[in-house]
Amino acid sequence: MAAFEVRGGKPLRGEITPQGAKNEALQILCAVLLTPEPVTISNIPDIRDVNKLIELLRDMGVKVGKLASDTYIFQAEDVNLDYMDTPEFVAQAGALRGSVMILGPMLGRYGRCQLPKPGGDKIGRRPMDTHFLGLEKLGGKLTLEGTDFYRIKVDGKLTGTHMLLDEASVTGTANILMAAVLAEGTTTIYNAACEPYLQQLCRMLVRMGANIQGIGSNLLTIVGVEKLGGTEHRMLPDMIEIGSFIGLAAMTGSEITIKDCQIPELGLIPDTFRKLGIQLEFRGDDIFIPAQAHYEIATYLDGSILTVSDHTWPGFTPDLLSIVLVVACQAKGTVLIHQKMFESRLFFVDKLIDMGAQVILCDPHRATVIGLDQRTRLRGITMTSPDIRAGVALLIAALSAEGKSTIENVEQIDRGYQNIDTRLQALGADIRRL
Ligand SMILES: CC(=O)N[C@H]1[C@@H](OP(=O)(O)OP(=O)(O)OC[C@H]2O[C@@H](n3ccc(=O)[nH]c3=O)[C@H](O)[C@@H]2O)O[C@H](CO)[C@@H](O)[C@@H]1O
Ligand SMILES: C=C(OP(=O)(O)O)C(=O)O
Repeated sequence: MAAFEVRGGKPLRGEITPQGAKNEALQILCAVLLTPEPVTISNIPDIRDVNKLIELLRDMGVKVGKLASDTYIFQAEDVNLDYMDTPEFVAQAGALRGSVMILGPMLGRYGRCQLPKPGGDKIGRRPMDTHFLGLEKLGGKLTLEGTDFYRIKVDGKLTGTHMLLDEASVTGTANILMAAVLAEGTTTIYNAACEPYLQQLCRMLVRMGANIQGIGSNLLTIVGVEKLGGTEHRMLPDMIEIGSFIGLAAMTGSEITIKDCQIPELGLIPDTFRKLGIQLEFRGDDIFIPAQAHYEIATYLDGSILTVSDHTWPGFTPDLLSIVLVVACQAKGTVLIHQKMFESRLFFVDKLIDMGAQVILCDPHRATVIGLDQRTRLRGITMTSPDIRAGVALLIAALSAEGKSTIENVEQIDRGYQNIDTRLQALGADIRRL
């Protein structure tokens, strides 16, 4: 297991460009299974989860060509359905969350798919029910092997219908959408997730010949088509990386410019960091964060303590709450962090407490942070990264702390952050991969 050794307390300075978005990439890559024609995708991040998904597609028979460091061409002309019966497939698909999104395209185009319980962060229950309820409504017949292996197939073609999702699941909506584009007739998906990555997927599918109305809303109307064609697609910058860099700048008192952010796509992210007292300036499409010795958490108008909580899009993304929490540790003031979606994502605060942060874990979903206002610095310690975002939160804490920290299990961070150690070194960080 790899580790980072970090000597903290050095202010950083410079420019950093966000990678292409991990969670968009996982959807878009699965969509190449919908057509026998070539699909070119650019701004693909070079990260573990994405590379594993590309490998899985290749092993399923998709032709994969690398055109540039971040650009690939895919052609799913000859997909080997029997590969899904191999132990290699089970191991690969079970190693990441994104593999779940082969279900919709495979069911839509080939009439069957099977999958082990997908991997991804261990951050609480991650039910798959919404995916299967939707696919079953389109005519898919699900068989379960135990609770960890799913098979779904359809006799003949999928048939469009109206459905009201029980949850606005992100990967669930992507799956049902990718099945519905090739179904017979009209599908309406109400309570659909609508985050920018899903909008990107919809736009890509439209370019491939799909008929989708309501893009960006929670009501998608899809009129199925016979077949889809090839296209070109460019990934958005990763908004979770952008948020992580804003947090990094604030916590380490650094002046950082984040380049090419596609600011209109960031939703509530900039304003949520502003509520912590962090100054952000939009310079064209860049975000400039000045060095700030102190930042003060806002209260509500009546003076009561602020809550920052997650919500489905266009609410604040759950993937940035761990970053908000760590940044609050050095703010002036108090904030309640309420992680509504996942019940095991806040346990990493134990490590922050060991470093000297003032945090009370109220219950698995809520933590109160009483900021230190830079009166005392956090202390470097040895810790393990439990999940991707907690890992980066701990890395930010370590870069702000006094002394040496060691962060183990950085494979978790590598799942979603491209060459994070070398990119931070370029900003002046003292970080070494062991
Ligand atoms: C590969 C990928 O894209 N992963 C993202 C995707 O995961 P993923 O698609 O797996 O997450 P879902 O949107 O399905 O659900 C996330 C969690 O929130 C709960 N839930 C969801 C919707 C809702 O209206 N109410 C509710 O309580 C679910 O039960 C689940 O526990 O979306 C999550 C929520 O933005 C992100 O954290 C993950 O990074
Ligand atoms: C939870 C996340 O990823 P995954 O769904 O791949 O586990 C994340 O990106 O924060």
